[in-house]
Amino acid sequence: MSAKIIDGTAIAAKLRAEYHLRVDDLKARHGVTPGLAVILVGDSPASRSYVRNKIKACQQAGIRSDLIELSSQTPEDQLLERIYALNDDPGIHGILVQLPLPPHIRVSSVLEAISVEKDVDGFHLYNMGGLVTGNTVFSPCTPYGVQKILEHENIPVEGRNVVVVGASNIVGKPTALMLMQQDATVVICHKKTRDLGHFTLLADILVVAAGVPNLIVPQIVRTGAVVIDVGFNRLPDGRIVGDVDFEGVKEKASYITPVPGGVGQMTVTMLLHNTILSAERYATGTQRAGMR
Ligand SMILES: Nc1nc(=O)c2c([nH]1)NC[C@@H]1CN(c3ccc(C(=O)N[C@@H](CCC(=O)O)C(=O)O)cc3)C=[N+]21
Ligand SMILES: [Mg+2]
Repeated sequence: MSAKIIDGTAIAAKLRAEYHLRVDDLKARHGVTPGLAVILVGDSPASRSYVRNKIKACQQAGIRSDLIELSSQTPEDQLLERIYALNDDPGIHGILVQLPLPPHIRVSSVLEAISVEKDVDGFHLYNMGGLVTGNTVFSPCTPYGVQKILEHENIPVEGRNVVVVGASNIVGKPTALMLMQQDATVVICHKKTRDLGHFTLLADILVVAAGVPNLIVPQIVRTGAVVIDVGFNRLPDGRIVGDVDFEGVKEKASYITPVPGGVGQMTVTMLLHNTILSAERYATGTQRAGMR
């Protein structure tokens, strides 16, 4: 059997065309242009490249984007002041602080400073907590993108075995919670999991976000499984690969996402979605008042 290779770029393009129409509609009916502020602290080449992708995607969708570049020495309180100013800026509907941050800045104080109404990354504690009960203000972009891929391919989730490999706050844990909310049976594996294959072989849907190239080999994938590769690793030769042995696993899976061209494209697309949704709430006065 050879898997269907899921074209994340094509799914993203289809969604982005829909989102562009929503932007045009907002402009025409409410005179509101969605605005995203992206804060980049320091100048790591990887972060710079991700941020460039996001800003380019905004431009293509008709979304205003402001890039705020701060030195890696910026004190935490100065970063917080910038966030408070953006919280109060009516032209900005989404605020994203690119991670990772320099070690002297506490990630938790930064993420919690962002107004929940503008937390388009979905990383604020309120939104993280909302995942537990299924009522976020914004869903985190990568897990949301995984959900959209499954939806687009008509892959059912209810009652199926989902194994998530990787327990990060930004991918593994939220993905597990979102799919559990849809009545999947969910297992989360991580660095300390003994005998990974024991669990992954149970998976109808295997979501991998561990950051380890070739972690998932065909021997530990169930025949016919759906394999979603969230890994994004740059090899010494510059090539970008996921966490899955793509060539091997595609002969055993029923569906597989490539890297690049899979989940990464959807991450950016869901960021556009959340920013537009925020602007729509602003334009129609349906934000949740007084939350921070
Ligand atoms: N606050 C915050 N929010 C994030 O969402 C966030 C972050 N920090 N820090 C870093 C990670 C990584 N990330 C990616 C975004 C786009 C691609 C992407 O566009 N990938 C494309 C293109 C890859 C390429 O450049 O060739 C693809 O996979 O096809 C990948 C990874 C968002 N992140
Ligand atoms: Mg346009």
